[in-house]
Amino acid sequence: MKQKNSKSIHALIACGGTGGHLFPGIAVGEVLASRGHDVTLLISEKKIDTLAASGHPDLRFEKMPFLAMPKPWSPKMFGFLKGLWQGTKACRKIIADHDVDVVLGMGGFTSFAPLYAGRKEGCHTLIHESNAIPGKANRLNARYSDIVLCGLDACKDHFPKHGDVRVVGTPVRSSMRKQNTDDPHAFFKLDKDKRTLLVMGGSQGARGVNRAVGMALEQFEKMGIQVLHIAGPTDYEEVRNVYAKIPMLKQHVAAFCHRMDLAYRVADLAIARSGASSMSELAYFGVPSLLVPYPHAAEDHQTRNAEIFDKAGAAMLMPESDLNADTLADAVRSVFNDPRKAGEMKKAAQKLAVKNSAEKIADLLVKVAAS
Ligand SMILES: CC(=O)N[C@H]1[C@@H](OP(=O)(O)OP(=O)(O)OC[C@H]2O[C@@H](n3ccc(=O)[nH]c3=O)[C@H](O)[C@@H]2O)O[C@H](CO)[C@@H](O)[C@@H]1O
Repeated sequence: MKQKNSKSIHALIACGGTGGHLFPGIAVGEVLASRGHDVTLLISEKKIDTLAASGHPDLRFEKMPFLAMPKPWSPKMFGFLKGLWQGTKACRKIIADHDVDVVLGMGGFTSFAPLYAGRKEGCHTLIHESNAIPGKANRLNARYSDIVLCGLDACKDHFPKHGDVRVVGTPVRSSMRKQNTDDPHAFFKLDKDKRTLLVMGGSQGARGVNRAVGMALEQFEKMGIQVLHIAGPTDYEEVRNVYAKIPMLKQHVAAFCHRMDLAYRVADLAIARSGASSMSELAYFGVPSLLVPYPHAAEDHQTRNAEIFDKAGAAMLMPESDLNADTLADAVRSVFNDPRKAGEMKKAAQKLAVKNSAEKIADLLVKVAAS
């Protein structure tokens, strides 16, 4: 194992493939870089990775092909194994070039090669799992990790054979946590006197949520509320056209939002998927939510995530199969027409926040690198 004498560490954070891995990885990278440590963020060639990286020009990113595990006997398995082998070779070079001491994998098979290469090169290795139950990739990645970090308490029992499992929360980017005087209503050109419903479908948008919200717009207009809708790049045009049919409804539709801090600050209620990073941010900003789990998520982990917020009173859980104009409008009305309920949900959300998760992880990386 590498031993460190100087105070500055070199960390490799593998966080490619999806916003739920990228943004918490970036959050840890921001803290380490601000303290003068050397950080390389390993991302994939997917569009969302490039988009996420473009918001952080001050950080160093390296790209590797995205890897998803095919079915066991699929002919694609050969390409997958070849990708792992090539990825491991490329990671060993990155580790040697930047004299990396510690590798942190944020999840997915894209983290496997960096962790494996890290082990081979004598680095300390850690993974972070943000969901209530780990995916297949992180169950495997855990075998090559000295420490397993979990975002949620519910997750820790899913690594029974691992000797060092710690609950640290899921990091929120410090760029989002920074105090600023920017006016969120002015930023989104929304009305200060109206209450705001935020609609978001994770890092790439959610078709099921976009379409159901589209059907409820007339009822939202009658409630006198306004909507900030982050539709995702694929559905953006379709969603804009639906809003154009309800011209009296005050709205702002975006394909992607680089100022999620302002989106959460303007929101009185959010309709969202229950991806782990979205939820940690909803908690951080104390936004009551209606969570609609992605029905095809591996092992239904989004439902398990949402159940935690639902049980704590921070959110209402609504399966996508129950979504229609009336159920959606009723749920939204139940919060907007009841300030006490809204206040209680807000408080419950804030209670679930782990405010210094990025700092905790950064401290731990520095500590293990020095050990
Ligand atoms: C379909 C699926 O399997 N999704 C998974 C994926 O979700 P996904 O990639 O959608 O990630 P999350 O919902 O966890 O987080 C979305 C992130 O994107 C950011 N954001 C989003 C929209 C935008 O316009 N701008 C922006 O910055 C949010 O602020 C947040 O940081 O990874 C998560 C973490 O493993 C899992 O919990 C989710 O189940």
